[in-house]
Amino acid sequence: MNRTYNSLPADGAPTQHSFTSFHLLGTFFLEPDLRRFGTFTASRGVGAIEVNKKTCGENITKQVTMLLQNRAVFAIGLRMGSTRVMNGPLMDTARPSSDMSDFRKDFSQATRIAIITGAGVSAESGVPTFRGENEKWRKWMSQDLATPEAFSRTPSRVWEFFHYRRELVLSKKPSAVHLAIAECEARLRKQGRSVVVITQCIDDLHQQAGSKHVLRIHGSLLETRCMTCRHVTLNKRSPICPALKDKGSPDPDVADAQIPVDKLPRCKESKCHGLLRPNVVFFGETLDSHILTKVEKEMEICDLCMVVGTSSIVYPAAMFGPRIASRGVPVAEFNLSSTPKTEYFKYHFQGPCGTTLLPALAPHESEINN
Ligand SMILES: NC(=O)c1ccc[n+]([C@@H]2O[C@H](COP(=O)([O-])OP(=O)(O)OC[C@H]3O[C@@H](n4cnc5c(N)ncnc54)[C@H](O)[C@@H]3O)[C@@H](O)[C@H]2O)c1
Ligand SMILES: [Zn+2]
Repeated sequence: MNRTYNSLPADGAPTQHSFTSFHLLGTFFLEPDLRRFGTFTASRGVGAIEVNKKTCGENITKQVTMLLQNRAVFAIGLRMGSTRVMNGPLMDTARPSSDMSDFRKDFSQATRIAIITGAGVSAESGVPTFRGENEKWRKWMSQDLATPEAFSRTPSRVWEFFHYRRELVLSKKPSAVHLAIAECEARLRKQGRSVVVITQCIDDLHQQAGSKHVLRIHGSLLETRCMTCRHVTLNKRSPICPALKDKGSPDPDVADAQIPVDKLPRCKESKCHGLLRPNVVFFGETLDSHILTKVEKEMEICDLCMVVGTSSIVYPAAMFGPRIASRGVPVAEFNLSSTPKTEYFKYHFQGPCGTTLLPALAPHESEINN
């Protein structure tokens, strides 16, 4: 089937792209006055439009990200003069079910379970998410701090922010949710079944809880990477360097510490002394391709997926659940609220995952005790 996608790329020159098959479950309507900038038709699969509210004068940069042919991520930048975009599914999708006994039937038959986790899981341990009242650190959004540009402009401020997050995480223990996921993996392994955790969390609470098969797609707060020699090291020191001691308060009235760059964390490899950065994927950076390849494989072979405590707005992780659902695999979302991806899923269990996930993962009556 041939589909056509018309777009106006960032440089303003109109282009047209044709694809032999086009996977898009939801579709998105641009306001009529914006239609000249982009239209697309859709059949099935998954897709998304994202509004990136980086204002430049009156204009807004819009990023349209779509998953084409169920594999390639295609992104273009559109410059528009309005912020108004309406979105909604073309297809009449049924509301996800919240019937736990139906979910438990799917659970009992699953042999390869993929659990996609986000900051909501660690919220159960007292680690704040990036939403609501924790949206800002001082006066900045995390999306403005955790970027390569911010780190090269103001490494001291970015290190203060990550130092604050590191200290927080170092003081926390795995929650009942982390423990239940790890217990489920160990239990099902004895039955010849598998559980993989694909996490956006950058703490190491899944590993601390005992999960063995964890794919950390956004890196780790407790690792550093040298900007010069690229060496990655596990580093749980508190504080990570003397100059950051007692720094990093999120209080908006606290001034930047403005630590000289040679007093920030430095590489200990012989003669290197390069500046260290947190070994996390900053906003705008691409994910580690080796890890993504493993994620791709897990997405292809799993026969049940659980999407737990993620706002499903950070890409490409936001598309993992919908992609799995597009193969007809049952996907269950566990979240305090619905998300932009809820409608793609078979199940949605609303509430703290400390309450909803434990009965979902508990031993099923059909499991053979051994
Ligand atoms: N602990 C961490 O490592 C940590 C913490 C904050 C943010 N981050 C990073 O921020 C980015 C944000 O993505 P994200 O989707 O993971 O987090 P997010 O902050 O965008 O969203 C958290 C989601 O969890 C839900 N939630 C909160 N408490 C919950 C609970 N008790 N039970 C169930 N759901 C709950 C919220 O409704 C929200 O949808 C990621 O890149 C991630 O790496 C990591
Ligand atoms: Zn180095």
